[in-house]
Amino acid sequence: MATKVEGLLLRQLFEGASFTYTYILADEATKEAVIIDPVLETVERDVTLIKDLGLKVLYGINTHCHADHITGTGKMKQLLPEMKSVISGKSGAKADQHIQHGDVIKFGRHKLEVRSTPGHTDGCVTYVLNDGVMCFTGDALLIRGCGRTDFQQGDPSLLYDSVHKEVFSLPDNCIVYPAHDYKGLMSSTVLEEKTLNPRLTKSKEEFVELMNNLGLPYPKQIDKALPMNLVCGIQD
Ligand SMILES: N[C@@H](CCC(=O)N[C@@H](CSS)C(=O)NCC(=O)O)C(=O)O
Ligand SMILES: [Fe+2]
Repeated sequence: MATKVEGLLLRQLFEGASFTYTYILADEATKEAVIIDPVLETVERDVTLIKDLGLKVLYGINTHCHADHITGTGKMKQLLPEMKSVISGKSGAKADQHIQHGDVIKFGRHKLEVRSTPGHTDGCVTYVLNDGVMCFTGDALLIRGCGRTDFQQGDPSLLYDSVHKEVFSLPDNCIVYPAHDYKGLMSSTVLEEKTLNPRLTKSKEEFVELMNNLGLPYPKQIDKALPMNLVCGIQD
């Protein structure tokens, strides 16, 4: 979706093994930047791009403690020493900075508001840019889907409430950028998901029943990724 926000540089990057989207957001004037959900395997690619564009990354931000891949924030801190890693306090994971609902992360003239959206995991948050222009929903809301709720304190009833209260209350034209898409769909809007999401347009009772019976295979990397992500992707 090619929506241009004045003074904002936005790059959506893809990691093919885990189907993860990483986002770089920067103030075009000051070059202050953040990176959301970098993946260990693509850190060098992302750092090269950051350097090519002359960006100063202030924060390496995770939407949650990922189960399917190792976060790139730990390795990225070694390559970009001025960058601070960020994750919610409720995630239980180590980081330089723990954020919670209502916090605001600033870079140049832009800001990301933190909204707590638990249910896929306890510590999931959604980051909302500039009062609702776009949102980065992690695995809470996926395009025409949502994060699974069968591990990591998953709770379908809580996820349903989180998405309805904290994401569907955003403007209809707010662009939704998820942490993953398994079909190559890159973005959506709040209106599309409010009206077309096959899971979240159901009643809460139907949603809970559906989520409790998805029967998905466990992520291949989960046993390695979770302990690593609890220490920001780096072994102490
Ligand atoms: N096959 C993948 C894992 C796929 C998966 O479980 N994705 C998660 C998000 S990553 S925690 C999910 O919530 N999926 C929801 C869905 O409906 O698919 C692997 O082995 O890594
Ligand atoms: Fe996840």
